[in-house]
Order: sequence, then C-alpha cells, then structure tokens
Amino acid sequence: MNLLLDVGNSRIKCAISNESDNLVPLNVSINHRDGFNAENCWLNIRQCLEVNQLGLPSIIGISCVRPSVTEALVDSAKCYFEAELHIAKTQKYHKQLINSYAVPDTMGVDRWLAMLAATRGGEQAAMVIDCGTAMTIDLVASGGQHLGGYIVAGLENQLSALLSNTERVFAGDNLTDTLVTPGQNTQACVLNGLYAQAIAFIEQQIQFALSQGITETWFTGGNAQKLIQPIKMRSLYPEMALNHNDLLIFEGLLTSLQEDRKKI
Ligand SMILES: Nc1ncnc2c1ncn2[C@@H]1O[C@H](COP(=O)(O)OP(=O)(O)OP(=O)(O)O)[C@@H](O)[C@H]1O
Ligand SMILES: CC(C)(CO)[C@@H](O)C(=O)NCCC(=O)O
Ligand SMILES: [K+]
Repeated sequence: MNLLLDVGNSRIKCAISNESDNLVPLNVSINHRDGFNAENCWLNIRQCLEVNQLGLPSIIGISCVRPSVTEALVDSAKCYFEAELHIAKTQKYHKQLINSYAVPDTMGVDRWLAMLAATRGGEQAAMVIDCGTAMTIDLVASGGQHLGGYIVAGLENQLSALLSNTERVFAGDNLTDTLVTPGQNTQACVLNGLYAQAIAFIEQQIQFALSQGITETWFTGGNAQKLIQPIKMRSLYPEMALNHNDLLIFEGLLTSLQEDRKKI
C-alpha cells in the first residue's frame, strides 16, 4: 500500500493506493498554516490508517508546494513509518507531456502532477484549473505540449485582499452564492463581483483552449464545485467537456511514483 500526501498551500490532504492502484482518499485534512507540527501530522495520519484498518504503507509519496513543510515532514517521517519516501518533482517532460518552463523546477509540482493526470502523460489535450489557495490554469495542446498557464489569487485570497484594504466593504462569512448578476448591496456586489471575475476568466480561457483544439477541462481543488456549477449552467461553450476530479494531484503523484519505481 502507498500513502500519498498532497501538501498544498493551506492544507495537507491524503490518500492511499492499493495493489491495483485504486486511490482512496483519507479523511484527514491538516491545516499547516498556523503552528504546523510535522509530528502531529504523521500521528494524525497513522491514527487514521489504524482506525480504518488500512495497514502501514511501504511507500509514502509527497507532492509539496511548501519546501519548509516538506523538510519538516521528511525529518520526522521515520519516527512514525518505516516506508520509503518519494518526493515528486516537476519534470521537463514525462512521456508525451512537455513542460513549457525553461526551468521546470520553478513550476509548482501540484500543477505538473495535475497536468500529468489530466492529459494521461500528454496523450490527451486538456486544460487544468486548480481552484485552491491560488487558482492556476494550465493548458496542454494535443501532442502533449504545455502551452503555459496562469497563477492568480484564489477566491478567499482575492476577497481578503479587498476586505483588508477597505473599511466599508464586507462580504459576510461564506462564499455560498455564485451569482454573476450586478449586486444591489455591498455583500452582493462583492460576492457577485468575485464570481463574475473568476468565471469570466475561466470562460475566456475555455474559448482560447477551444481555439487550440483543447476540448477537455479538468477542475480540481477546494473551490472547484463553486466555479464549475455556474459555468455549466451558463453553458456558453458546449463543445468543452467540463470535468471535476478532486484526486487529480494524487493520480499524478501515483504516476510519478510508479515511474520512480521502474528506475530501481
Ligand atoms: N477540509 C476541507 N474539506 C473540503 N473543503 C475544504 C476544506 N477546508 C477548506 N475547504 C474549502 O476549500 C477551499 C479552497 O481551499 P483550499 O486552499 O483548502 O483548497 P486546496 O486547493 O485543496 O488548497 P491548496 O492550495 O492548499 O492545495 C476553501 O475555501 C474552503 O472553502
Ligand atoms: C502556484 C501554486 C502556489 C499553486 O498551488 C504552486 O504551484 C506554486 O507554488 N508554484 C510555484 C510557481 C510556479 O508554478 O511557477
Ligand atoms: K492545490
């Protein structure tokens, strides 16, 4: 059994993969922003495995966009698991998928792994939209060439930038509605504006992707559902298939781990 960790900008998410390479997400979500403690993190995961009678992993694969957190996790892993560690790295290419970055290492490995999974190693053209702490969009043409991407602040971060730099603008506590019509009170103006902006950006990229022959979009990340729903409802580009897969990074991580195994 393999244990897979997706160390994001805000949260650590986990999954396991069995002998048949089936992925099962684990019900642990660890916030590593305030007072991260790697030992508690491993302990949490161990307990979760025990409670669910899942046994212990022989390999632990890690996708991490925060090097300081990776370091802390690597340092303390051996106290809790005897597993071999695999730290995924962004590559220049994998099978047919070719990274457009001249210095691949500078691309977040979450983006690379999500592309790897969405395109099945570059076999299929795809656009990947990760709606997390940051929102990233990446485009891969048929033939596997990465055309490039975008990094913008995620919904919560856009909102907090606005609220923390104004005095009378407020938005309430949750991002429930996804209306894109003009607001008629402060909260509606802020929330509808937030969504109108994100959705306009995504629809613009859908249009661009289609012009490049890309007809599959994959959404992932904590806010995926909130964005995919209104885009589906509006249905401006029926030629584009809109998919949601929260396991995209884990799937890519598993591929990266398998590739590493082959080298041994
Ligand atoms: N435990 C959770 N389970 C599901 N959704 C969550 C959880 N915690 C936060 N979220 C939602 O996910 C949204 C996106 O946040 P988050 O950044 O955690 O997602 P992510 O893409 O997985 O993050 P990261 O950038 O850390 O990889 C948050 O605004 C929140 O609404
Ligand atoms: C853009 C984020 C923050 C998205 O999680 C991550 O992929 C990252 O830290 N990337 C490094 C910069 C880059 O991808 O060009
Ligand atoms: K992410």
